[in-house]
Amino acid sequence: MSAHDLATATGPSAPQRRSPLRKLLKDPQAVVTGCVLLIIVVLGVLSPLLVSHGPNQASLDAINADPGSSGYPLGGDQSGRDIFSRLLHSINTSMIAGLIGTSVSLVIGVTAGLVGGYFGRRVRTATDWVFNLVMTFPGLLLLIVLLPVTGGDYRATMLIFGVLSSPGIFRLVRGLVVGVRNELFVDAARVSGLTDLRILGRHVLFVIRGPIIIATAFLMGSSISLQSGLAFLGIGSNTVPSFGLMIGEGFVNIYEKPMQFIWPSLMLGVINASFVLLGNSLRDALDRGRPKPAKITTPARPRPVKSADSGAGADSPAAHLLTVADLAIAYPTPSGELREVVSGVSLSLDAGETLGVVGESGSGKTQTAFALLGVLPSEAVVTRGSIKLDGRELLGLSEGELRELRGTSVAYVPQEPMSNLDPSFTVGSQLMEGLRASQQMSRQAARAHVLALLNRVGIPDPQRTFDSYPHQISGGMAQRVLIAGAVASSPKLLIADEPTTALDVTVQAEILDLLRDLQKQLNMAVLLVTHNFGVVADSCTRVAVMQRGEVVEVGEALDIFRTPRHPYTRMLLSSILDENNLRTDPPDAVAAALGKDAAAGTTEVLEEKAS
Ligand SMILES: Nc1ncnc2c1ncn2[C@@H]1O[C@H](COP(=O)(O)OP(=O)(O)OP(=O)(O)O)[C@@H](O)[C@H]1O
Repeated sequence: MSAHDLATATGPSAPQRRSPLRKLLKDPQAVVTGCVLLIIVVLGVLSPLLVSHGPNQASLDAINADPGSSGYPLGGDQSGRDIFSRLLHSINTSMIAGLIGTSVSLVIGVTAGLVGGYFGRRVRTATDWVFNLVMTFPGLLLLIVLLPVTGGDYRATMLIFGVLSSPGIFRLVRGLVVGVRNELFVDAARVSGLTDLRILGRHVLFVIRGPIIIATAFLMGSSISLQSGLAFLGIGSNTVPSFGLMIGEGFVNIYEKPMQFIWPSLMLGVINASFVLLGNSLRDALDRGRPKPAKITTPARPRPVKSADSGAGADSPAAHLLTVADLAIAYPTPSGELREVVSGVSLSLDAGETLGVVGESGSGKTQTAFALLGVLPSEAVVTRGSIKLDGRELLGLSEGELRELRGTSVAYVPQEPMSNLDPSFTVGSQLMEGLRASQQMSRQAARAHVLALLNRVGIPDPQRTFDSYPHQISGGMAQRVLIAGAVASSPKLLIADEPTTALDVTVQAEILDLLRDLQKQLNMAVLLVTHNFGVVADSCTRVAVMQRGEVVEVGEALDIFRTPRHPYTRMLLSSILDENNLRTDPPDAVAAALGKDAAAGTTEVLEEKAS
């Protein structure tokens, strides 16, 4: 496969794409707001056919006429003009204003943003300088000062507004482009000889389209509001029907005929809200439509079973809480080929059991864990296999379904507690946020629950920790906080990725104790990713040993420590039990935790546990 093929790959190995249009059509918010906008636009377009009076046609009989008067469905205004006719014609004015303002802003901002973000420092500095200059112009004042130039024509005014609002779009696009310009797929497109124009137009713009679309919706709303605002202030022609003009006139007459004010305000509000809500739905649909790691339907080649206990494959999948069968994960390389980083992993895990996944750095432990959590990076491709939790296939679930699962059934404890807490918010607010996202709960109930959880994970002064910012607590405390967050919804499966590596030795033992207690109490299955056999000896009932993306041996922890069958397992164990290595490898943490002399060795610890 060439580099260009990679950049445009849609072949069997490429991640599955979900149609954004189908997602959009399934989203009630998108359907409702889309229909509302469509109806409004159609009403505007068909206005000459739907009304019996021109928008400026005045009649003495119709002055302040009540709604329902003959020929005046919404009544007449104080000048005797048909409110319904003016309302429908105002739709056209608003839409034209919105389209002009938005398209001018988009054309300038997106083009300059792509160029400024993609090309070198000089181009970026020049474009930044120009747009910073434009941003210093006092927008509204300029629009008023330029009134003699525009002649009061709202279209010319919106053109200027488009120019003035383009720096916002420029900054958005420039930032997004800077973020993706060094991605592998852009490099691949470059290497394959595509022109910069094509790379920018086809690859870069495609990737960053989501935020631009939501910005477009906001821009439409602001353009329409600005035009209405200027008309309300009486800036511009008073012969062009517009919501702003109608609101201004209705305002004067508000005590006598309040509906003259309410109709245009309502219409303007509905249009603006519809644009913003539709933009949000579009963004969500495009986001969910991004390629996702998913089960590939190409026939799987049979994989050798690595050990008698690789279990999952042999047993009925429904028998286990978690069954991973023949899982393979690959990443595209710059040359366009897929490189497997996890190759046919099969594992099983039951409730109340702890499975240790051990192996050297880069052996695929974290990738396997991420696949279970459904958080593999978008460029990852699950080339074959299956992950079943409680009999439910996880591969191929939508982002929404996975999010729901992560909030309730599967939880995660990361390696670096500090970097997983947001420094800008208190510990309590972060835990409450997570809890309320997964469970319907009042703020008060969530607060009480979080305080109880902090107490449960052994935090001495829960209220103080609740009110603390992450930098005000220790690493061990932060890990307890994250564990509290992870077990908040009593998950069935807890995935802990090197949960003690970043902590000092005494705290490591406490955290492992805590995990063990919680596991017993909640009857959770725990998948403990580690490179440390000492941690395995302390906590795990079974072990899976990984090497270069494959599970080379699976079995009861005690069996593996006593009679390791695979040479790699033997090598790992001998390196731990070699006294020379004890200083660099922390199995002594385990011994310390159990009050043992480190040199007593891991097998002794295990044997004590087994007895
Ligand atoms: N986004 C990515 N793109 C390409 N390759 C990746 C990506 N993420 C991980 N890999 C590769 O996947 C392989 C397995 O990584 P993984 O993080 O699962 O290893 P690990 O066993 O957890 O190691 P460690 O103990 O160091 O965390 C590594 O070779 C890594 O380079």
